Amino acid sequence: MKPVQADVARPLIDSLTDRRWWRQTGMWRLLLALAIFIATLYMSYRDIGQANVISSLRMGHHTHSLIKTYDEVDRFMRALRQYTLKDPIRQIALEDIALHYEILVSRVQTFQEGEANRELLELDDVRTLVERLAVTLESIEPLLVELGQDPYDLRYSTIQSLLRPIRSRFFELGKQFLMNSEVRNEQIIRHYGNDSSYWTLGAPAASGLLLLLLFFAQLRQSKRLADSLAAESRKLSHMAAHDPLTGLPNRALLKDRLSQAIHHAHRAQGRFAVIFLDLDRFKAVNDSLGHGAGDELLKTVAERLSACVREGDTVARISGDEFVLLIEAVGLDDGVVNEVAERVASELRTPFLIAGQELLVTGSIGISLYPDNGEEAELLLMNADAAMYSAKANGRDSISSYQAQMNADSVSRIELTGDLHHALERNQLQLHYQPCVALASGEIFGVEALLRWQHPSRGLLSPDDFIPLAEESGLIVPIGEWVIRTACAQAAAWHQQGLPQLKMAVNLSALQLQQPELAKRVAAALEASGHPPRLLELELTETQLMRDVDTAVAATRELRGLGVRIAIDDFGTGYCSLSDLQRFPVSTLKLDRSFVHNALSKPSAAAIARSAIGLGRNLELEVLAEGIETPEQLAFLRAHHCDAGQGYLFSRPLPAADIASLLRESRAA
Ligand SMILES: Nc1nc2c(ncn2[C@@H]2O[C@H](COP(=O)(O)O[C@H]3[C@@H](O)[C@H](n4cnc5c(=O)[nH]c(N)nc54)O[C@@H]3COP(=O)(O)O)[C@@H](O)[C@H]2O)c(=O)[nH]1
Repeated sequence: MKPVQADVARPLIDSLTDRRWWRQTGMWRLLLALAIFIATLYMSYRDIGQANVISSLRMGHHTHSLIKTYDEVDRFMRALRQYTLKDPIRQIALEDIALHYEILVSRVQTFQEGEANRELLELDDVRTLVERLAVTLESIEPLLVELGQDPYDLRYSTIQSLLRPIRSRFFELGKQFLMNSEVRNEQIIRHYGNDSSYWTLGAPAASGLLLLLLFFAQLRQSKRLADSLAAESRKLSHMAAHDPLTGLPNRALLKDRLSQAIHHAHRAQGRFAVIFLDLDRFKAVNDSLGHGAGDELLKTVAERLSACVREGDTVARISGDEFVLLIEAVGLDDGVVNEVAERVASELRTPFLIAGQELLVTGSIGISLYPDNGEEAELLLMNADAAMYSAKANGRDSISSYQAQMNADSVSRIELTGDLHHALERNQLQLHYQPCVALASGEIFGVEALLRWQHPSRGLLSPDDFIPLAEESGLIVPIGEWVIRTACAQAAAWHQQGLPQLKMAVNLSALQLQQPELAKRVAAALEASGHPPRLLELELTETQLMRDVDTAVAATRELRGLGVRIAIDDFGTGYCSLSDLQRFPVSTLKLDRSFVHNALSKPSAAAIARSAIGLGRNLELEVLAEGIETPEQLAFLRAHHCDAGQGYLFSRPLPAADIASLLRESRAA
């Protein structure tokens, strides 16, 4: 199974590859500093290289000057020797000697005066030697004039002996310079580097330091970024796996936990339970009190459910008002599971205080068990859901454990919806009518039209079996129109049969109220039948009216404009406030049968019944009590001056022909 967090990594990876990351992390600064550092290193390297070249050039020049001078002296001495040779080919003239002498003298002068040798002449040895050469040359000039060709000429040997040590010394110094060039090089580099050393060494050092600082700053920033990314990732993982409203695990995480539970139970050959809870009539809370109150209720339910389970169990919210509890316990038996489910149901029954109002909330609960009712997460959830549906069908506020039959019920629901599409055209729908009685006189003054479906194979179906399917599929709109037309036509037909004109009450669904054509269709039904509008009453529950108050106000006013009456059905079970009530053009309040049923046993029900009757009187509305079954209930209602009533005590809903007989009988009596 794919871990829940897997999908969450995507945005994280995206954020890392995002170009904004590049800018945010400041990586560009670090790279810029690194580039500067490398550039300064390179420039320094080049600088030092140039210094080396220049120094070696200077060094070469100094060595060259000394060796060159040695060379000149040597050449002059060799010229002297050639002058004394007997061989006519190799012998040179005295003028040549003079020329060599001049060259040597000018060489010495250049040495002494030239800029290039200024540095060299600062050395004592060199300066002394050059001066000595200059003096020696001056002293030998007169000897050269009278120099004879005899190699044994005293002047000749004097000149040679004067120049020989000087020549040797020049050679030694030249050699010494050459040998010490490395040492000298460094001295010269140091000297040369004086003007550029700050740059040569300082620049790379400064940029290196900057690089180091930026590197540590970068480290800190990267750590901070990594921390915030990790926190963000944790937040995203949590969001992906939890319901934002209640903070409970969501469907994805529940499935993950279910898979783990299956794994553990399989290894340990254990059991666990899936408890599916759907709040009853949650939509009514949302529609009447608004989504804020609905959210508040869901959060409080989540808290109460979490308090019902032990640590290690899971409570998840998987959609709107649906919660799932995953109960894992060693040696889990049916008793323990039922105990938890009962605890959940009783927690819900404790009134909720939401938006300043006390709300009575119940839930329908379905249970499936591993491995008894499935060995896969999806199947266990599906079966717990089917069990929950069965609990709802049993009248809500109940608990059902999964039975194999329940899935067949779901299939049956789907088939029934398919059949409903053909019910109208195949004339399978019919209306039964329940008399409405004036409580003071006992007179039948009207009837309520109640839909029935004569199903070809399932027999006569009551509206509770198919109205929810008709509402879910939208078929309630054409079916509802058929009901209005048929009811009006029936009322007119009874009148034509000589029976008194009756008020005809017809139930409307919320979806019909949203149809812009509703008033037009009602007017057409009235016109076609000839039934007077003042004797047609359209019933809507508080919940239906509160679902979209503005639309409901506009629609009911339009209907009232036709002269039609509007009744609030199941009055007392919704959350319609007095101010809301006054916005609708209401004619009748139909007190819900639960208050009639409990009026004699529960003071609170009796109080609500009395208040509704009082409210109707004050607002000049008719109050009709539903579901009167006993003479005691009738006596209670009469005692409190309730206008009208309906119920099995007077008559069950009957086919049209039976109503005609009943009316005739009551007239005759
Ligand atoms: N949108 C439409 N809704 C319709 C239409 N026809 C009916 N309905 C709604 O279906 C619900 C169930 O109706 P039904 O099974 O016909 O039950 C009605 C009565 O049989 C029942 N009743 C009457 N007297 C008593 C009684 O003394 N005891 C008792 N336990 N039940 C009794 O009450 C139902 C009528 O209730 P109400 O409408 O609130 O007056 C029901 O909600 C219908 O509204 C339709 O055409 N369209």
